[in-house]
Amino acid sequence: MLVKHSVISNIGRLSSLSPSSSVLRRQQFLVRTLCGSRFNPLKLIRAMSSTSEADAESILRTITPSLDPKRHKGQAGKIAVIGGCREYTGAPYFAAISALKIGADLSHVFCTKDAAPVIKSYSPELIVHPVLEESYSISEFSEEDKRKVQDKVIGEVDKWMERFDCLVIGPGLGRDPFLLECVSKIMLLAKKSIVPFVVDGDGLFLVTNSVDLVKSYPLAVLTPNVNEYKRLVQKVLNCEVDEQKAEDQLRSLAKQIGGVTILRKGKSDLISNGETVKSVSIYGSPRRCGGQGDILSGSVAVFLSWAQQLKSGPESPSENPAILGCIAASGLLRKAAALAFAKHKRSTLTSDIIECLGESLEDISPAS
Ligand SMILES: NC(=O)C1=CN([C@@H]2O[C@H](COP(=O)(O)OP(=O)(O)OC[C@H]3O[C@@H](n4cnc5c(N)ncnc54)[C@H](OP(=O)(O)O)[C@@H]3O)[C@@H](O)[C@H]2O)[C@@H](O)CC1
Ligand SMILES: Nc1ncnc2c1ncn2[C@@H]1O[C@H](COP(=O)(O)OP(=O)(O)OP(=O)(O)O)[C@@H](O)[C@H]1O
Ligand SMILES: [Mg+2]
Repeated sequence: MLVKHSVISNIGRLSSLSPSSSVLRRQQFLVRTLCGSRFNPLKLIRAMSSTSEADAESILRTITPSLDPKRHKGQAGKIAVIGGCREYTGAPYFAAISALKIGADLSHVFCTKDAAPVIKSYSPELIVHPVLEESYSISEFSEEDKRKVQDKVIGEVDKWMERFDCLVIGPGLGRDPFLLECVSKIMLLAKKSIVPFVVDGDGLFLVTNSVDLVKSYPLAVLTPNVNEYKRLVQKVLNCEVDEQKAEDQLRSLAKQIGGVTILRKGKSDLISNGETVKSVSIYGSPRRCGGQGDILSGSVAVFLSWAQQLKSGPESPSENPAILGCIAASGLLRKAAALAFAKHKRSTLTSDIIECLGESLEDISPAS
């Protein structure tokens, strides 16, 4: 309750600064997420009710916006991925390009200077900011100069923050301590601007070691894989993963982190915000090539933004947009993986699944 008060008073403080329309939209959304809403469209209730298996296709149809010629560039979503370092350039690319392939208008990547030209070379569609620094590039710097570098990094991201509908923090980020310290400050900035964020990959390593970074922020979504989930459970619940009580344990974990939304990836994806638990078990693919989690994190960002837009409109769904975003993303990824596998069998790669995202969404929610 205390936290809700502090978030709401933070909203009040931000309102007095004449915020932009996107910030206002997020404020309305946050208030509704915390306080509930009045309007419940029947179809969404049906899709969410009774059994714990969610009707992902129905949710996808409900939250995917129509292609209205009156809408301008940006209205279908502006996503930013914070990730990409010397070792990993594929992961941030997969997350960012998936967001575009689903239908977002703009996709940014904030990565290290070394990773930027590589990621740019994968695709001219992405807006790539070479702003993050790792320890090795500043090893000779004094403490004061290191602080200046950190301030510069934060400033570069802050310039853009209010424009983003959602961040994806962590794909291919690496675990460099200096870089992770900057990223924790970026999370604080996002919370101040009430921008939702999805935490994945090495972002989860950071959050597991500093749970307060996301605790009680209702716009945080965590997307752990098997290992990442195990580490979170051990740290937060102080016990081991118990498959016999998978749903209860996930609910407890989300509750313990103050009602953040957690998408636990696996044979079935399990989703909870500490209250409800939903599963998505649509048949996907038997291929377990790396990068599928990155598609998922980019997709959650887009669908969460769309569910959030719906939330601030007249047909506001009763369900939390973060939960809807997770269900939609999981369902679409699984459909796309099944389609890609039908075409490519053993040689199915993450890029093949990305190529099937559009066709899979079209099957469920035709563009016209
Ligand atoms: N192309 C790129 O740039 C990509 C970059 N990526 C980026 O890499 C970073 C680290 O992320 P991560 O996922 O590799 O680290 P983590 O979760 O610690 O797994 C490491 C090891 O755990 C094991 N393991 C995995 N699943 C298991 C299971 N079900 N059950 C049991 N064991 C299991 C398995 O170990 P092994 O079998 O080799 O012993 C696996 O190799 C992060 O930034 C991420 O975004 C990726 O997104 C991929 C594409
Ligand atoms: N055993 C499984 N059977 C079927 N689908 C699975 C299985 N494990 C994961 N998936 C699907 O693959 C998606 C990605 O999950 P995965 O566990 O591979 O993430 P990840 O390890 O973070 O991937 P990445 O390699 O991108 O880091 C999940 O959303 C889920 O739908
Ligand atoms: Mg991953």
